Amino acid sequence: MIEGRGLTKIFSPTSTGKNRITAVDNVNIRIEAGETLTLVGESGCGKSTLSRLLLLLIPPTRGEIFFEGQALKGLKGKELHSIRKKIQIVPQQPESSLNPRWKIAHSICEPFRIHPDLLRGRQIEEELKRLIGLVGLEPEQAARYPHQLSGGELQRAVIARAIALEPAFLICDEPTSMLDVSTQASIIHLLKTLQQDLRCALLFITHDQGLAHAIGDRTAVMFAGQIVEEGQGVLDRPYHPFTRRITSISDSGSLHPSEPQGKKIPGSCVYYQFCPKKTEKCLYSPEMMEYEDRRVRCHNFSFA
Ligand SMILES: Nc1ncnc2c1ncn2[C@@H]1O[C@H](COP(=O)(O)OP(=O)(O)OP(=O)(O)O)[C@@H](O)[C@H]1O
Repeated sequence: MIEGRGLTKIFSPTSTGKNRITAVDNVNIRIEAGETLTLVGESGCGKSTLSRLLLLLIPPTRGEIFFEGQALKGLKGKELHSIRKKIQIVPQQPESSLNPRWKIAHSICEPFRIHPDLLRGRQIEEELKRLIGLVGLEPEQAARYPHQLSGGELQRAVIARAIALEPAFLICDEPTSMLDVSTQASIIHLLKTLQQDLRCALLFITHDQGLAHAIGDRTAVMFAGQIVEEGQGVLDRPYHPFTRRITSISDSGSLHPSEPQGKKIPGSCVYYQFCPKKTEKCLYSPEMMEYEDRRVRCHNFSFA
């Protein structure tokens, strides 16, 4: 459905090209229709940059994106516009993605104004009613401004807008982290129901390992721009030392330093400075290794 191969994004904040930041580093990612991939990782590891690449908002420095088997490199104009409408996002902070001067209904209908060839006049009104009902909002709530709704209601409005064009790929970037526990549960339930109806591929970014485990068919763990481990049951049976650290499964009692040890060595494994099990081999960045449904980027992991 959607696939990124060798995706790399390097930011050069200064015009001299100094202090370059490799936010996403040679990532391979694939999500099938109807499947949920959860993406976990510490703040700053590159999750949002990866999602912006997959949303086609920023171009990769290297690598390619394929959508429904089609390479997107070099696509422009109408072709790109028609693929963009099939890829939507539910962001972490709904209020920042809604125009405060627009009524909720106007925001929900925004995709129909961007893609005017799809529906007109009365059809849009009918579709608005349907979308409002689908996400569990009341019609009078849709007639209000964003500041007149709760966080959960705003998130429902943003979800309605995101599904208006029946996306084939939906990215949810920590969509419930600002909500209370019971609202979180109802929004997650809504997203999963809608995903089943639409049969869309879902990339769900979260810091919450319990949630990642509960809703993901597979989980990908990111560290320093790389996916270091991916597969089913990753958080239950972790193999990579970083995944073991975040799931608090110790490596034979060995401690991971919380601060990097020594200087970063160019070309080494991204986890080198933190890894209690590093060996000489780790001075060279490992390839992703595959075993059954698991992919692990580590020279020293064992399936024990
Ligand atoms: N436009 C940009 N210019 C320069 N550096 C950037 C830019 N966007 C992101 N970065 C850097 O890239 C790295 C990855 O950032 P990103 O926002 O993708 O991380 P994240 O995992 O989504 O973090 P969080 O969970 O806190 O949102 C960070 O070091 C960040 O400072």
